[in-house]
Amino acid sequence: MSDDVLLSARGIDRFFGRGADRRQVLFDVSADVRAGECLAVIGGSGSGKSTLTRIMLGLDTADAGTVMYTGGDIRRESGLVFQDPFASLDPRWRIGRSVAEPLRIQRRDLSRADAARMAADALRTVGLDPDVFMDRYPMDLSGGQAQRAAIARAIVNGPRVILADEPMSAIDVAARIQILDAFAAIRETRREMALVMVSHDLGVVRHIADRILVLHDGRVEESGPTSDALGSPRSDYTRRLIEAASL
Ligand SMILES: Nc1ncnc2c1ncn2[C@@H]1O[C@H](COP(=O)(O)OP(=O)(O)OP(=O)(O)O)[C@@H](O)[C@H]1O
Repeated sequence: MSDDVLLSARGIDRFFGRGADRRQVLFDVSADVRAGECLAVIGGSGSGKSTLTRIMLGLDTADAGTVMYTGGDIRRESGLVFQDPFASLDPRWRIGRSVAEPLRIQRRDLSRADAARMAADALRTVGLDPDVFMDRYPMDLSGGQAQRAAIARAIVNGPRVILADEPMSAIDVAARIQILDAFAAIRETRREMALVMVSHDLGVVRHIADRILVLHDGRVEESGPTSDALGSPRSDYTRRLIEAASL
């Protein structure tokens, strides 16, 4: 692996189902994630984006190929952000407790006050005033605020990589800019942290990603710097995705 590569997948195959239903969903897929960069994984529905990124983050296993990570246990050193923010926030808990929860589990050395301070810092980073939001319940938050709280929870422990799987698709359009701003602020304050983002939204991808991996029916169709992949795509499939996005 080259020096700054944090996470590297090589030759990944993945099958689902058994017997006659057995189906291959990833075919010899390779991808690198470097420290501090945002890699966007794009492609049509069912192209294998979630499966690939879950395998890369140690949440699923490949049937062939290897994933190399330069740190320790990636599951302890990564944060996850999903489409539905309310799924990562316990409705019975105040936001401060949900955001601090990963610390309670993984950093037992921390005092309650230190954990609360770190949760407040994480909320501030994503643009939520801790004095206002720490004591609220998820039901008292808008979708955009809840997603930012979920992002705060994902970064509270200082992960080396974050996986955000369609983090904006359940958020109304007006609030999406706040999510983008939150990711931009995180990248500004935590420069070594890598972000892997699965997205349908090429506008978002153009804005945030340094590099792009295009999947089509489980195969890598194109990969490279965002400006190249979206500016002068090599593959017809990528060109069609871009055309469809600009309709
Ligand atoms: N646990 C599973 N069991 C069986 N099939 C699965 C499973 N998970 C995913 N698949 C199948 O694998 C293929 C790839 O799914 P995946 O969720 O990775 O695609 P995706 O590109 O993220 O799609 P979308 O954009 O719709 O979320 C799909 O055909 C899906 O139905």
